[in-house]
Amino acid sequence: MANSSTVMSVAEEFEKLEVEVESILSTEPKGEVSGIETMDTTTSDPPPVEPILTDVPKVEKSDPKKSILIPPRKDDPNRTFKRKKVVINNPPPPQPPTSFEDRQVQRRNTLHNFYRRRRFSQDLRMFRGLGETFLHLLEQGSAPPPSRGWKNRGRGTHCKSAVMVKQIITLEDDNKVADELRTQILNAAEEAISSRNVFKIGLSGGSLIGQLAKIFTKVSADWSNWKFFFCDERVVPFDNSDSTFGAYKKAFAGIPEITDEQFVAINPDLSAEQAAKDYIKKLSIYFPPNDIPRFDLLLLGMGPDGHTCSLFPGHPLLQETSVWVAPITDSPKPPPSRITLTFPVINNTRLAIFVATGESKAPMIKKILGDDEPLPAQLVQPTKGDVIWILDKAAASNL
Ligand SMILES: O=C(O)[C@H](O)[C@@H](O)[C@H](O)[C@H](O)COP(=O)(O)O
Repeated sequence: MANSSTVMSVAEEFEKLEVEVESILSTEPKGEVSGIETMDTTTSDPPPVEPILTDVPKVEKSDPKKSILIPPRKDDPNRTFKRKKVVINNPPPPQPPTSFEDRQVQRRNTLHNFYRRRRFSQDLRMFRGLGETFLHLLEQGSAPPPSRGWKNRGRGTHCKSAVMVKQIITLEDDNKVADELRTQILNAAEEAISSRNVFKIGLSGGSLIGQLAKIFTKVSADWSNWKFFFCDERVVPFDNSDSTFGAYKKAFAGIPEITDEQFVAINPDLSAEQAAKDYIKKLSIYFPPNDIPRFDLLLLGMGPDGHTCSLFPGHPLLQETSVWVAPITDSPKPPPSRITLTFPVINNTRLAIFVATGESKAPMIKKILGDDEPLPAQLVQPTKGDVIWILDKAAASNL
């Protein structure tokens, strides 16, 4: 363990080093040495040592007195110093970059230098902190309370950035959309199962059902850790063609490993109000009841009017925040009686993926992704998660 005088000298060293670096960083050499004319001025007695080259202050061309001392060469019998006149031709002021590429290069260099300097001075501060800590350890026998800097260096809890990432992926056709959707789903599943042993995924109805059937029948996965919920559901019997669960049961018939028990379905014999309350109870089995359910993935569709789940433009349900699941009995999209997740739950998901394909979606995609119109699908902005839009070229044609 170093003694206090050594550590003191270390801290002083850091002080000096930091001052020096700051001075260098703040005074970039104005001119660049662009031409050295040498003149042999051999003298016997060594003249006062001049500053080294990079410190040479700006010298006007007409002032030949300024020069630098060149130490004697080893093979020089007289071992004499030579003096070199250094002419700094101040380069012409840099011309503003003309082309876009030049501007880009200049911007990149400026940024590079900025970060290089900042990183260097940050590291210096950190080393200085180390010196002070050693001092503290020696004098007090204990480390100083963690300063803000220390805390930010990994001692504190690094919360994930609260900034939602929105990604728009446009693909050639339905097959490419299916490939991308499969990749995204399997990535989310792998992360969820490896971290939490279960993958909680919310399903929507509509064209998504056929897309998932196409994907899942070609995927070999350990489905036992997958739990399927519904982002919304029609309150009709499961054998009714409008039932989303009924449609998934048919679509997944070819995947025997996916069993009915893996689905958390509604009770279709209840009214919409009762079915919504009942679904909340069912969610409480899989999510802690005192917190908003946090899905690993919500697979969402977008209707031609910009609705998603069973949340329709201008409907009071858009403002519903007191329940996880709400009933709707006047759905503009038939059938009228449904239940739906509400925005507090939707926007608490780790990841939301929209799949929108076909020309009919293009005008609405433009409004939502191009113009940010506050339509239901645009309001899906996970507070601690991301949203990905997977589109085919037709749906993205107005962007
Ligand atoms: O009706 C449902 O059950 C939905 O969940 C609904 O929100 C659907 O996802 C959109 O209407 C898009 O449906 P399409 O993809 O079929 O256009």
